[in-house]
Amino acid sequence: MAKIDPRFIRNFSIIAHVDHGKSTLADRLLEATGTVSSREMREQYLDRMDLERERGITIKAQTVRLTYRAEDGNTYTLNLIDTPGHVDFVYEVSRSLAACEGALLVVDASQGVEAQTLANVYLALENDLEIIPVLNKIDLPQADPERVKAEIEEIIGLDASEAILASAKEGIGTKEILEAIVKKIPPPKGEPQGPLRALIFDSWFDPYLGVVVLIRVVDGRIYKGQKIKMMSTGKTFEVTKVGIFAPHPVEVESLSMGEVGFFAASIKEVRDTKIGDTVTEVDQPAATPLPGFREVKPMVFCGLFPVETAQYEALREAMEKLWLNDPAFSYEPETSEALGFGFRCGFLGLLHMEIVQERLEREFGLNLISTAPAVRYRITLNSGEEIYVDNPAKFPPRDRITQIEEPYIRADIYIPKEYIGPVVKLCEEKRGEQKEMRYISQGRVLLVYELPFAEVVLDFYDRLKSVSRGYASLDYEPIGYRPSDLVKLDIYINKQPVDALSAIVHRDKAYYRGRDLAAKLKEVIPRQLFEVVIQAAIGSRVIARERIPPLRKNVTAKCYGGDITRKRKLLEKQKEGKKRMKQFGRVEIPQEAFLAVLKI
Ligand SMILES: Nc1nc2c(ncn2[C@@H]2O[C@H](COP(=O)(O)OP(=O)(O)OP(=O)(O)O)[C@@H](O)[C@H]2O)c(=O)[nH]1
Repeated sequence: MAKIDPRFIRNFSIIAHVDHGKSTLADRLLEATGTVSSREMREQYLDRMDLERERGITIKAQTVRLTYRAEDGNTYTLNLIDTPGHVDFVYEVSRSLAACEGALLVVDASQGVEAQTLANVYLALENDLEIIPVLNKIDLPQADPERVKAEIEEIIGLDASEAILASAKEGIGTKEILEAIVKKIPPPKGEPQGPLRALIFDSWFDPYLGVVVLIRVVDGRIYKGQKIKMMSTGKTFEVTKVGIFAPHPVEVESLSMGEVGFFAASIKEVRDTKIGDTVTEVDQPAATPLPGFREVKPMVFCGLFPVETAQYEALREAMEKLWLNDPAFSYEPETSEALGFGFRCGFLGLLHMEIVQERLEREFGLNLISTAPAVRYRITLNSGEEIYVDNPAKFPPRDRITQIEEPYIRADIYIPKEYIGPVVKLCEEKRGEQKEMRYISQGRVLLVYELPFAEVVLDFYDRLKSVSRGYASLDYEPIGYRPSDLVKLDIYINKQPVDALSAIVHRDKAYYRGRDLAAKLKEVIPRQLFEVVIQAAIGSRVIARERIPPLRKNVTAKCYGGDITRKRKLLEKQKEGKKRMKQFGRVEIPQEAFLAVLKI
């Protein structure tokens, strides 16, 4: 393949809120440039994983090379770099954008600018990208391009007078978009002769190639046989394959300054290819890495336990496999008196947590219980030592603690103005502090809150959606630690602490939460032959108490006669249930009880 003149390369991505039409537009661009024929066109080519397809969201970035003959007579190489579409993956998005010179900002002309759009636009602006506004879905009768243009100018401060009117569904505006990419987005700049510097913006495991790494070559050249080094770890590898996606993988001789593509280098673990890291050459290493690299750290934690103890080993193996291939995921063994042997796991956010759990259950056939999601607290001990604790069961005793701090986030919330009341109330309930309330065109409002992340992790998003009838959009970013009046809430059943139910809560909420937990437990624990006392306590102070009176009668004695198969079925069901009972002290707590309680 002939070497590509960087003047004719354009690297871009598409920024859009969920459902505004990113995938559909990408499909049109692929079609219009003949990258895939209409027949070959799988709907929404870019979403790779099954999970993504099912949930209709993009998790992993994907990239594809398009070849476009422009009106100026030149043939351009356009690299479309897809970005993940969820707030859990902000860092991944920022690195994908760092690989581009421009972005299409796709806004649904019948909806308007949403929180997620805005967050990604800011990331793009931070990366100095040229932004081309595209108003999509103009085929819809309720499309209002003038209002949305005004919104883009007002909220984002971007000139939208030349915004392209498009319908990805009907293929309107596709040509204009391709021309704008060529004319407005600058070609890549870099040192073609310099030592190799390539930015890693995604990687995944391929059973044939080992780890496949997506890169943007910033300086120099990468080729087969070259010895390369990861600048963050110093690990070295030999490149075995270099290629591009068009959209199927095609091997090329090398990738030069400005190009986007992939390489493989017999790398066994995705962990060795950190997103945002710089790849350089062993023989002629670059002096400094590319800016912006950061180690991804888990933000949300929970315990994962096998429902059947026999599955512990299988779970351990599954975790190990996932860990190798998901650098953002962390795990360590944990023993709970209530739930037995399991793992304390860390995730980027709630969606990431759900995805990992789903994969463990689906791909590895495991049946799991998870404890309530929690955040990582910073604790200053009396000795002056600072420790981080993400497991309530591991909290040091109160009298050893000088200060507890919890992570905070800044949340941007977009809502139609009729929902201000309930949303403000929700934010206050969640200990939020209002920073800004701004009216935007057409009766929409931007609310900016600073909130404790622990509250957001619990059920904020679901509640926000429900109080706004699905109209709210949310985006957030971490803003560091702040001191809080937090206490550890313990649950005792017949004087035995139930570690899996311990929680760190704000003092003002401890009472309500303790009361709710105790009441819920009373509901779900079956009556026993003896009295069961449930207590919620802060330290040694009991703040809520419930009692389950003992059983007097043998209820099964009443069962006689009837169809034998039905009876057997019942017995089978009972056996199944028994197996899942967690013996606790002398009290049997069914698994369902844990699940029910963990849900509040
Ligand atoms: N009427 C109309 N519908 C469109 C248009 N473009 C996309 N859609 C529809 O809008 C929905 C969302 O489109 P997608 O392309 O999946 O949106 P997306 O932004 O990729 O969504 P995520 O992958 O979830 O981020 C689909 O049902 C599309 O068929 C358009 O121009 N007009």
